Amino acid sequence: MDSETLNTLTDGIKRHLSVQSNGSVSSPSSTRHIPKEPFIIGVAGGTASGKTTVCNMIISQLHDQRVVLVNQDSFYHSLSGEKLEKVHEYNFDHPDSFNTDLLLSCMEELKNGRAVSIPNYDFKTHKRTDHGRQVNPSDVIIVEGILVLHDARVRDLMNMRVFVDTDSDLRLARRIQRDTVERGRNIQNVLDQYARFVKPSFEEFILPSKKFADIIIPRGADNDVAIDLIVQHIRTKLGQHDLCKIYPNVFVISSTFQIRGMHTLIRDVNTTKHDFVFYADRLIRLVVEHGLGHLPFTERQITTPTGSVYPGVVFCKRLCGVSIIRSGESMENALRACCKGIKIGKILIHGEGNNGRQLIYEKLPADISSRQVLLLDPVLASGNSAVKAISLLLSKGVPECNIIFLNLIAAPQGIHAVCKKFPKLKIVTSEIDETLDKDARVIPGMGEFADRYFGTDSN
Ligand SMILES: Nc1nc2c(ncn2[C@@H]2O[C@H](COP(=O)(O)OP(=O)(O)OP(=O)(O)O)[C@@H](O)[C@H]2O)c(=O)[nH]1
Ligand SMILES: O=P(O)(O)OC[C@H]1O[C@H](OP(=O)(O)OP(=O)(O)O)[C@H](O)[C@@H]1O
Ligand SMILES: O=c1cc[nH]c(=O)[nH]1
Repeated sequence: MDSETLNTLTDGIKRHLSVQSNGSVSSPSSTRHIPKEPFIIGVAGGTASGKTTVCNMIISQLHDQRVVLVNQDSFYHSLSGEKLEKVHEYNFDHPDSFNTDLLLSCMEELKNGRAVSIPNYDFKTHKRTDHGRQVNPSDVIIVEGILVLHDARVRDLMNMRVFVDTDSDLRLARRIQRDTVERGRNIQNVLDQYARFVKPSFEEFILPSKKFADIIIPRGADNDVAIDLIVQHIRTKLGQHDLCKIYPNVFVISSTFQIRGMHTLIRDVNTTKHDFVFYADRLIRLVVEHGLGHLPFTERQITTPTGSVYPGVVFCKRLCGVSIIRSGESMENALRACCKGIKIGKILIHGEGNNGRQLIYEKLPADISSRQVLLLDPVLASGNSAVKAISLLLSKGVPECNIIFLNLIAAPQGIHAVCKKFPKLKIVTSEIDETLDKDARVIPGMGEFADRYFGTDSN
């Protein structure tokens, strides 16, 4: 191996090894993921079609910080000299009025994971202001503007192209309202500009770019259904790995064909109870072993029979399990098999779908507050049961950072619910699924886990 390859490998290994605050070392390399390129969405449409509102709805539904918005307006050329003096003669709706090269270079930087400064454009002075807006790289970049689908170079950057298609009378009415109120213009100028430049350029450049759109949204921001579909599609595309990026405490065990094969069996509606139990047990054992890997440990050197020194570690001592009845009980054997004599408490929670959850029964080790807790439940759906169980553990004095939630299949909704409320605990799961259905069942999921595992289903 040459030294360059060795250095690259060593750097890679270092990046994936993190030193924890207690001085111990953990290696989450098998559960973390290398950042991917961002998902770029272009949103075009005529003036005042509601592009900004559509983008804001997408951003809020995608849960904020991972999404950045880049407005094409920020890239207008600054006007000076004769152009500024004769501003009423200037066509702001022509592709040449934008500095598209600058837009492209900013997009390229963001795409490569580097922060950029995006200019600010003042619609009153027709100039870019000195100080730009710092935009950090993100998982989703939305680039919005009248002509973002016009230039092939900008279009080619996009993973999804959206055209907001709003009736032109409505757009004109909004434009008059906006330009007179927000941009300090008089109505006659607005109408003149519209007739002379805005409408002809819409017909020449903007409307023809509609054919490049993957999705056309009639009625703009009033079209909740279209926006929901867009958000759903982005979520699917972002997939599970991105959830690990938003929530650094979510760990998905690294997938192998063995693991995919076991998932295929337990998810198959035709799998017999016997096979379901066999393969669910195998997967559970893997999740438990991975989960234990997140416990703190201390270093200990030992001597081997060859007289050599082995720099080892000692397992964490004060542990306990807590299973959520019934499904969680299926994970107890694997935990006992790995941790001899471990104490296991139980919690029974009642409630269905997205309605609330009620604590029915709990029996936990008396000294649980001084233990590391492995919470067991193979299914994380809406997250309601997990939130209830974790809240109980916290009320018993268990520090949030001492809880590791072990799980087979998690829905993104459950991960959001748990991680937003409890950012310090860890979730270890074997797969993250697409979504939930209206009955809060995980999709594609594996059906009712406990019924299949304990044989209480109708088959
Ligand atoms: N008069 C004037 N018009 C400008 C100037 N800069 C941009 N425009 C106009 O601003 C429009 C671009 O912004 P819009 O797409 O309408 O704005 P938006 O807020 O993104 O629109 P929606 O979000 O779709 O409602 C173009 O139609 C230009 O005519 C300027 O300096 N002076
Ligand atoms: O994230 P949630 O939407 O709360 O759903 C997940 C819960 O649902 C399942 O239990 P269920 O209530 O079906 O009980 P069971 O284990 O007795 O089948 C599962 O084991 C979780 O405890
Ligand atoms: O899909 C689901 C959701 C909750 N509980 C299950 O067992 N399966």
